Amino acid sequence: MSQEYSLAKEKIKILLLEGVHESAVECFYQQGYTEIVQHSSAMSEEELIACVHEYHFIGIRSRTQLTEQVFAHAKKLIAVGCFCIGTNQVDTVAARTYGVPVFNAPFSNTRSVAELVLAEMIMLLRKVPEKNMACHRGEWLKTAQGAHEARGKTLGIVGYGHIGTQLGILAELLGMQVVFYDIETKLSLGNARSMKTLDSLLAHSDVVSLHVPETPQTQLMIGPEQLAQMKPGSLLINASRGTVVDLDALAASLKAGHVAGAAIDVFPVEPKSNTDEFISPLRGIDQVILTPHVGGSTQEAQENIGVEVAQKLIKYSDNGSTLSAVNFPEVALPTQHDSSRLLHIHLNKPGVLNQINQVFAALNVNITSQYLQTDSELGYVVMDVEHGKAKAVLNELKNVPGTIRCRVLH
Ligand SMILES: NC(=O)c1ccc[n+]([C@@H]2O[C@H](COP(=O)([O-])OP(=O)(O)OC[C@H]3O[C@@H](n4cnc5c(N)ncnc54)[C@H](O)[C@@H]3O)[C@@H](O)[C@H]2O)c1
Ligand SMILES: O=C(O)CC[C@@H](O)C(=O)O
Repeated sequence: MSQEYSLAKEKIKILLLEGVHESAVECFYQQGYTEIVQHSSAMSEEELIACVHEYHFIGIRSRTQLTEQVFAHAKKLIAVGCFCIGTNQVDTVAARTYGVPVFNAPFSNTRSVAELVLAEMIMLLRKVPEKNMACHRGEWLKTAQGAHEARGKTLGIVGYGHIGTQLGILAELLGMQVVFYDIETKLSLGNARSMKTLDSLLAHSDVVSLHVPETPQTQLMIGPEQLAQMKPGSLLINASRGTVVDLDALAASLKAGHVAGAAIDVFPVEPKSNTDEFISPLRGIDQVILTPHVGGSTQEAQENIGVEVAQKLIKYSDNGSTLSAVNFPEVALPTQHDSSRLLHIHLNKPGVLNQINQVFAALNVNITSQYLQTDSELGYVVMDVEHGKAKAVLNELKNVPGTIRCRVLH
């Protein structure tokens, strides 16, 4: 259990890894947060364990693994910001148990991914990757053999969410037929048609593009059997997560000439920094476009993400708002005026709230506003009280059984 009095903003230490965009740093500065440490690459678990006790906020992208061990050493950590969409690199369950909300940017890079995939699809349909490689070797592959227009072809989108839907709209503008498969019922945009099964999508599509999150169900979702279901000469694009495709099976299918080409942006194991070697069974296969997980890496996306996630962290730090946290009960809070705000994170067990209220009754402190949100395991209650009363209440609240963490904001 940890108990904290609000710190002056200039004492709050923020660690930003993986080249989080300067727009985030500007947001923190504008709001009075000045203790910011920036690194251009990820940190290993050992490196984090050695330094994490110093920081109140951590900002990462997709390469930094925040494990249970890291959270166990993060005594001051208030919140985590994933400056990206995916949060699979964070043990979000462990974060909850330490009372740490995790925020991300669910939309800001989706257009960038959709545009890259669209461009790759056209390149693959025209067999540009192998022609490009041939030119680099001094060869001249001027032929229309196997090169096709996008117009009239069928694009199969697996995972019809923010990226999949935008891609579908862009593809229809090129005159493509769009089909999609999703585990949820989704509104079809444009003329897109929903397919009942993944197998039927694979059997119908000239190009298959994957846009699912990393979950136990999407692990190796495209393996030898699924590749065999794809039409001979069809194309596969994966800009979702590296664990979704069996790359050895894909390499075998490409070498056998069944799948004609692929564009892969994400890998089961990715280098930690730009100086580490990239290892993949797809290296050296001419008809494959390989990119280093840059689907969302545009200036526009990174700048927007920097602002979006920094603002979420600042809001949580300044007023306790957890709106859009991925692992925490969500509370949208107004700014407190002429009062102190107590934040109490606890196990959602019978009697805890009653005991919290008894603390106020025993100390004769009036709660001017109270906000509560719970899920099956966690409770988050925010209470505004008169200035000068918060410290005494905080000292008692920490003793309420089931308390994970409490904090006061002035
Ligand atoms: N390459 C990059 O740089 C990059 C950038 C952004 C996002 N991503 C990845 O792309 C993924 C998709 O992003 P998004 O913004 O479209 O997410 P989203 O949550 O909006 O959409 C994902 C869709 O997949 C569906 N889905 C989940 N499990 C499924 C399954 N087993 N079968 C079929 N459909 C399933 C969901 O119902 C949802 O509609 C992210 O989770 C992230 O991992 C990669
Ligand atoms: O920028 C990154 O490192 C990750 C991009 C992407 O995979 C995401 O999850 O948003």
